[in-house]
Parts: sequence; structure tokens; C-alpha cells
Amino acid sequence: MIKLHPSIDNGWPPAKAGFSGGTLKCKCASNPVTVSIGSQTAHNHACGCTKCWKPKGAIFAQIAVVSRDKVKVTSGEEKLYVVDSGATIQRHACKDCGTHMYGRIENTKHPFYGLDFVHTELSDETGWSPPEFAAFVSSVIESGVSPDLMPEIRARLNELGLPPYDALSPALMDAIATHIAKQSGALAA
Ligand SMILES: N[C@@H](CCC(=O)N[C@@H](CS)C(=O)NCC(=O)O)C(=O)O
Ligand SMILES: [Zn+2]
Ligand SMILES: [Zn+2]
Repeated sequence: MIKLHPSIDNGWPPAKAGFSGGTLKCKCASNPVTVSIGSQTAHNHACGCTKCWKPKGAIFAQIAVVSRDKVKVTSGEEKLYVVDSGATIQRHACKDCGTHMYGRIENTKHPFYGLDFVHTELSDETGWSPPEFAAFVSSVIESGVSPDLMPEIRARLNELGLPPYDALSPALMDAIATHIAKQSGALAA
């Protein structure tokens, strides 16, 4: 069976009712960076793009969103740096172990402004919102996955209940387009 991501390959625990967050910890054995998340996450998904952080050996990342005001660096802030300051999502990573601790959008006009991107697998708590779909699936080829494996990867994602898309899910793509149409005036605000 093709392996996609350690938190996805064997299924996942369900979201816990009333779950109110937890602490993300980087992979450093000493002085880890810790980030407190003060609420449940949403839109958790697998992402195949080259920019999202993946655990060792994984083909996909797993990533969810949470309101930026619920994200607080609680230790090791001095170890964080922005991976690509030109990217829409400013990914704050640990300079010692490379783990991305949170991704933030600073452009106030962006449809997802106000939401941070986080990898909930970095927490010991269970009850986070589970993955719902797979995004940027074709992009795994850009990381060196053989195009010949794509039918098997998409079949496995479907089997796991994660519909594969080559961008975001239709619901999120519609939300982005609606936001842009309201900004341009093509739709009434
Ligand atoms: N094919 C590209 C896709 C990159 C991409 O568009 N990633 C999406 C999903 S994370 C995105 O929203 N990126 C914005 C950013 O990285 O700032 C790649 O794999 O590098
Ligand atoms: Zn680290
Ligand atoms: Zn991504």
C-alpha cells in the first residue's frame, strides 16, 4: 500500500465534541518551539504542494486552518524564521529542525486573511478536526514522485475518503472566487 502521510495512512481519530485546541511542538529534542492553538481547527486536508511542510518520508502534508488570534508562540520564538517572505502564506519554521509551526497570510485582501495554517499532528492531543480532502495532488510530481504513481495515489486517497483535487476543494475554490468577485464588483458585496 502506498504511504501518503503517517497521520493519514492508518485512518485517524474523530473530532472531539467541545475540543478547544492544544500545543504544537517542533521536532527538536531540546528547547523545542511550542505554539498554543486556542480552538478547534477547520478545513483539515492533505496538501501535495512543494511548499507545505511534510514529515520525513511523507508524500503529502496535512494542514488545517485556525483563526490567527488563537495562535500564540509559547516558547522558542527566537528559533522561528519565515521560509519564503515572498509567498502568500508566510510559513514560520524552526531553524534547527525545519518544522513549519504556523503559516500566516499578511495580505488583508486575501480571501483567507485572518486564518493561520497549522499541522495539528505536531500536538499530542487527539480530537482535532480530521482531514476532509486532498489538495494540490498533481503537485507531488514536483517533489519527485513518479507520474506513473498518480493513479495509485488518487485511488488510495479516494479509498481513505479524501477526494483528490489538483487545487483546493470545490467549496474552497468557490469561496475564493466569491471573495474576489465581491472585491472586483462582479458580484454585489
Ligand atoms: N504546484 C505548486 C503549488 C503551490 C501552491 O499554490 N500551494 C498552495 C497550497 S498550500 C498555496 O495556496 N500556496 C500559497 C503559498 O504557498 O503561499 C507547488 O507544488 O509548489
Ligand atoms: Zn525545532
Ligand atoms: Zn500546500
